[in-house]
Amino acid sequence: MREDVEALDISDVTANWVNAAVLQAQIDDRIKALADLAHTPLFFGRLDYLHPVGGELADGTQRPADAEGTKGTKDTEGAAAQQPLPEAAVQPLYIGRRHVHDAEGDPMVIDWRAPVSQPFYRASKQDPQDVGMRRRFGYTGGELTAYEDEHLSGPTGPSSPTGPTGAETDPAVTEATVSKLLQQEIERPRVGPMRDIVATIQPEQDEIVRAGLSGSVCVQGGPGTGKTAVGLHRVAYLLYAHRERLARTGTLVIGPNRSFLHYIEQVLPALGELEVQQTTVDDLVAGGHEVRGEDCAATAVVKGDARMAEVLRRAVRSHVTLPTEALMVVRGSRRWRVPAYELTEIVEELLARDIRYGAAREALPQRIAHTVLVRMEQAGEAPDDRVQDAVARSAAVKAAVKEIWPVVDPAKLVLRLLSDEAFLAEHAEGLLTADEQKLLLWAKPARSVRTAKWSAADLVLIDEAADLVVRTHSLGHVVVDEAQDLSPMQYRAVGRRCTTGSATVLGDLAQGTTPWATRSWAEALAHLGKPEAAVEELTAGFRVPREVIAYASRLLPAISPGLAAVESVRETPGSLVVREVADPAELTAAVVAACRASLAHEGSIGLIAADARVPVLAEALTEAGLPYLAPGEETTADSRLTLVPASLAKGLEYDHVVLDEPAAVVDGEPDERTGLRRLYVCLTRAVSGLTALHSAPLPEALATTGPETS
Ligand SMILES: Nc1ncnc2c1ncn2[C@@H]1O[C@H](COP(=O)(O)OP(=O)(O)OP(=O)(O)O)[C@@H](O)[C@H]1O
Repeated sequence: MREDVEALDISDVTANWVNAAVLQAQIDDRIKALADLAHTPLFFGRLDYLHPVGGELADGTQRPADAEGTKGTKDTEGAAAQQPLPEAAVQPLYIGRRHVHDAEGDPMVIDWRAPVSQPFYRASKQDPQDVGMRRRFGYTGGELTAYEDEHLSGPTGPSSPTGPTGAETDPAVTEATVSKLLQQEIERPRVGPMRDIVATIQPEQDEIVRAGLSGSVCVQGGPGTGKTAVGLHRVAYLLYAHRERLARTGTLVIGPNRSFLHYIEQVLPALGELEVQQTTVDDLVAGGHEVRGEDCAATAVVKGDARMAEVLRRAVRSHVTLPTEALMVVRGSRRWRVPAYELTEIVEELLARDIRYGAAREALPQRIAHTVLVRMEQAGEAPDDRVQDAVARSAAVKAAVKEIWPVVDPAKLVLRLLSDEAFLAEHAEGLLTADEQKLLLWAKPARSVRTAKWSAADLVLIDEAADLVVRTHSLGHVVVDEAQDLSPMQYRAVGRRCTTGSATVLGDLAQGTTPWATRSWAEALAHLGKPEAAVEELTAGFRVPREVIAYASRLLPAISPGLAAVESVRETPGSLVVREVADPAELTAAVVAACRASLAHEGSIGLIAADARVPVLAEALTEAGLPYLAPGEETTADSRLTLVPASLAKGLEYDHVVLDEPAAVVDGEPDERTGLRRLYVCLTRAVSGLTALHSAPLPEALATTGPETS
């Protein structure tokens, strides 16, 4: 395929050099997209259908036009059943990251996102979806080293196509236990950024990945259930199924901070999707302002409260002044008078309509001009559109509009609300208490928008105000990860970016660590403007071994009562060590020793500690000659240890985690529940092993020794 593209001669088909350059650029992109990746095999699965599949579905180039609502399996089944071809024509289908065809153009590998690939992820013995056998291939560094077969249905019993390293899995066993290849894939040592999971997406994950574009989805899932992975694969799927629409409207992935984005940023490019924007909520609303100030928790809570939207709405609309004087327009020798009551009618009609402040302001001159025109016609004149335009642009009308409906600068408006006690009181009346208003007011009012010390929450307010003036542009699809930490006003800001599109909201209520953390998804979705979104739950845990997640889950009753514990799919005996260091003076040395011991294993090591402990540990690691990275810096084979402040651990993972002094992690937060939630996050970052070291007493739920501790 690459050679074909490289051999293209465009000299005869391009009319001019611009066309030639554009075409050549497209060809270069295509060649790049077809490059060999040493460690990325062309296929990872095989499906043996019982009946031939329709050609247009099977070639993997056909997009599922009706992908809306493909949460069932009917489409694929139907397609397969509709196209009965002779038995002899049944060919195994190979499933891979991209479509590959041979010299004749016949498909060799089917894109994992094609409808015909869906049974690779969903078919089971109970619901074989016309598949006789499913084969999963295992690779080590790009070399095919294993395969696993499942016989799902069909006339033949289990055959034994064993290769030198092939593993014929007993189908009965496969149904009940986790595939060995899945286990190996998860435990494959981590270096570098997050990887894709195309080869091993699980059925309940696939349902979310392939849910239709028109509906919004919210996923509640405990640590390591694959929310981030699912969200990213969903974007890749949607881009495949609705490429043209989304190319026009755009897609966006929102993550909690830049180090997290850096960790996930390679997943979509690895799936061939290079055009997806990735950002944080803070950057999304920055609008050219810089965050240079910080709010205390109480102030940030008020600023993030949805009632602020109404305060801002009132404040913006308060700029409209009902006219008290008549308007006089002079045209040639004649003067036309529009009385105040008629102007008032126009203004009230615009206020009553559901349009943005700015749009109404633009409409006002034409409305006034129209009234003048009617007057002219009544007087026997025959004015045309040009006259109306001229009146609308006349100095008198301009002056009136400036008076009645002045320009509102969103940042100046927020600046005034936060500085001018009377102005705030006027618009917060009945919405915010006097104490809440006091919390909003700056101790030292800013002089100008440029010099103001804006906080992150302030910029969200400015973004809301800006949307009241001019409608925010909506994208086709937005994925928001770690959503549980968003304030209502932040949900609104995200919702504005997908008013005409849809959203995928990913989060875990138990991991909410902001003072305004989400209490219920229904509430959050209402703020987002997608109250109809379906809430799905993921409960199977892939990252954290059973012992470790069971230990961490002891915190659940205190941090998120009613939430079910994650069921880990992996048993890793000995994965949890909780050790007391009796002498606090020796804790740091013990932690450094534990890091050194962990480095004896393959893969990434994360030393997670309360933010306040980070400087001491950094110094100790340096003294011990152990180089370390900061979160967001890429691990390599030579540099595998990352020192992670607890506040940045969310969403990240390491093969081995050393957790320093859990009590300090809890104490680092303003209240105990948030502290325990932060600790829950830190306890659930390990893929293969967690070593927790403490001198201070452990939180009560973790203190009693259970079967998990040693
Ligand atoms: N089906 C799967 N096959 C292989 N690996 C998987 C699968 N699902 C999830 N994983 C792996 O499990 C780990 C956790 O996934 P992910 O980070 O998406 O979870 P999460 O739910 O976002 O966790 P958190 O709540 O901690 O942010 C990742 O290494 C991911 O690649």
